[in-house]
Amino acid sequence: MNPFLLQIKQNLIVSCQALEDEPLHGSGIMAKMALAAKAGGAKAIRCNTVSDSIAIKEETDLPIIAIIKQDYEDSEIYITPTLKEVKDLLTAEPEVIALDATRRRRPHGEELKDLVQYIHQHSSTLIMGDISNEDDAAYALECGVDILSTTLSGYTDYSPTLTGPDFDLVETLVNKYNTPIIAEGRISTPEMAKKMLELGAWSVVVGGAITRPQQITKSFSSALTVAEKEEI
Ligand SMILES: CC(=O)N[C@H](C=O)[C@@H](O)[C@H](O)[C@H](O)COP(=O)(O)O
Repeated sequence: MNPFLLQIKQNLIVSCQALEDEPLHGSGIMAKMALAAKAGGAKAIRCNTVSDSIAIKEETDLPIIAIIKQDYEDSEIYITPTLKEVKDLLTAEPEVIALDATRRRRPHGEELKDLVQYIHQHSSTLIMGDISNEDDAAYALECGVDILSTTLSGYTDYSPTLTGPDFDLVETLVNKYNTPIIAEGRISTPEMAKKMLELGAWSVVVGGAITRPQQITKSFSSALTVAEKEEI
């Protein structure tokens, strides 16, 4: 079996991302965040940008799933949208590149299958297709991705809006395909992560619930505000 897939099997992947408008933005900070995740038992790190990828690899020696979030005017797709981001990411030699694998139109009319082909021809990097529903998954596999992740469930206008993770999608995909299915998106408790593995997920990606302190703080402050209002 591929060594990366073996390493993450039934284990935790932590997403360490802080965009420019987030308080913890910066490759040095993300590298330390990833080191903390490693100390806590993470077996791989999902990260954004070439500089964060390089810093995290150096600091942790963990395998990485790299993306570049980039907006384009002519497309809704922002996770590794075009060949430009793919080529940039390959310079960091990530174990995996994740990209939006929905059927939506890519910038400049680029095609998912061409990006997949380019990565497979030029590297041994695996490809994680970020999908939002069952139909996206079928398309991503047709285009040749190696791994599926439920990253985009709730973030396309045709997938369900849920407050928690999309357990149903993980269960459906696990029962339908032999491809490793990664559970990702709004997994905010250890119990939810464990349930994903019980449903057959290959591994679980947790992001904000571990690495976005502003999001964690808000869950506490909101709970206190509600309690205060109930008392008055
Ligand atoms: C939808 C989207 O853009 N997701 C991004 C994908 O890389 C990240 O912002 C998420 O943090 C990551 O998917 C993990 O999810 P959560 O932070 O909910 O555990």
